[in-house]
Amino acid sequence: VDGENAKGTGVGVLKDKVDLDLTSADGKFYLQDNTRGDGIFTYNANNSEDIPGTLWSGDKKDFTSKEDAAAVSAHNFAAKTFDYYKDTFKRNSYDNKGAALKNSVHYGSDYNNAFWNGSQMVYGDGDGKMFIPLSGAVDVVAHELTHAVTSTESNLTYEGESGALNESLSDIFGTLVEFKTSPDTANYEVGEAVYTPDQDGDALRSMSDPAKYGYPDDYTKRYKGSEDNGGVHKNSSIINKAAYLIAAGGKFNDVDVKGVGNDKLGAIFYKANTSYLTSSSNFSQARQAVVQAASDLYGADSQEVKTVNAAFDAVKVK
Ligand SMILES: O=C(O)[C@H](CCc1ccccc1)CC1(C(=O)N[C@@H](Cc2c[nH]c3ccccc23)C(=O)O)CCCC1
Ligand SMILES: [Zn+2]
Repeated sequence: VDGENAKGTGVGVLKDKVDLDLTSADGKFYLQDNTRGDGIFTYNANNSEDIPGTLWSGDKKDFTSKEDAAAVSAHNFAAKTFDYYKDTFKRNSYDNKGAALKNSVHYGSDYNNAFWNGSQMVYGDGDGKMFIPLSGAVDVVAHELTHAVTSTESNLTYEGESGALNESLSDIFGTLVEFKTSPDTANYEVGEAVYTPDQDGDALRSMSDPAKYGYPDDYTKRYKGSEDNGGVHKNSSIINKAAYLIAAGGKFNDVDVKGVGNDKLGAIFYKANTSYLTSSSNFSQARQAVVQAASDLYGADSQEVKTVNAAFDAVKVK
């Protein structure tokens, strides 16, 4: 809408109190943030599958109802993810040209998932058992937006090993945005904040210990079937484990890895995604891309390069 920038507040899915950048027009307030790139727009899909839906509006600058929560979280975490990429890599939105970000919430009925559809982010409400509204987790929102970043960079094909790399990049940056945004509660699990509200301590995936949820944690255990586009959400865990070891360090499969921290993990994988990975990269080519990125950033004989090689050795990717 055409209006004035305004500041408001909201209550998110996890009852978190957040500030919101809004637009005021014709006496109403819209979830339209004009302060970031070409804008962040949050829509209501009204529990239909017609997206984007209607731009979210209210008659006050505070969005505090239960119905508002999913929209508040989507709007807030999209802004946080925008800020992460801008502040960390000087990247202006997912295309680095300020592309507008669009979120639709209340998609479908009891919809237990979320996705990037090539043009926008879409969030289900969950059925209240498997999920609560998925925009409530910053790692999920940043996961979806990272698919958009990847599509304008390496554009890794979403199947087989390239698809698993695509997935892993989204889990890695979803987790890194979580560490930046909520450092006190951040972890290397994926989707934990919105997954199974009746069970504590579980998640969709674990980067630190993929086997905790039955996912492969080294290349000899990779899934070779055809489900899930050839296991893109399963085999991503092999690269996730390597990424975890690069950041946090550890001994795995008798290999000692010296951690170099989250910021260097992000710098290395961002450079790999923007400079070396291509749409058809497989795991072995990803190792070369990540080693090259670390070498460019820190030197061929650096600890970072040693750490990357050790991490890929540990997960048995040559
Ligand atoms: O972005 C993605 O990779 C996932 C997109 C899945 C999707 C793809 C195409 C059309 C519709 C949905 C969504 C997420 C995901 O990892 N989904 C997994 C796990 C999952 C979520 N809900 C499920 C329901 C049933 C089975 C598996 C799932 C999947 O779809 O496999 C990412 C973070 C959290 C949700
Ligand atoms: Zn994904």
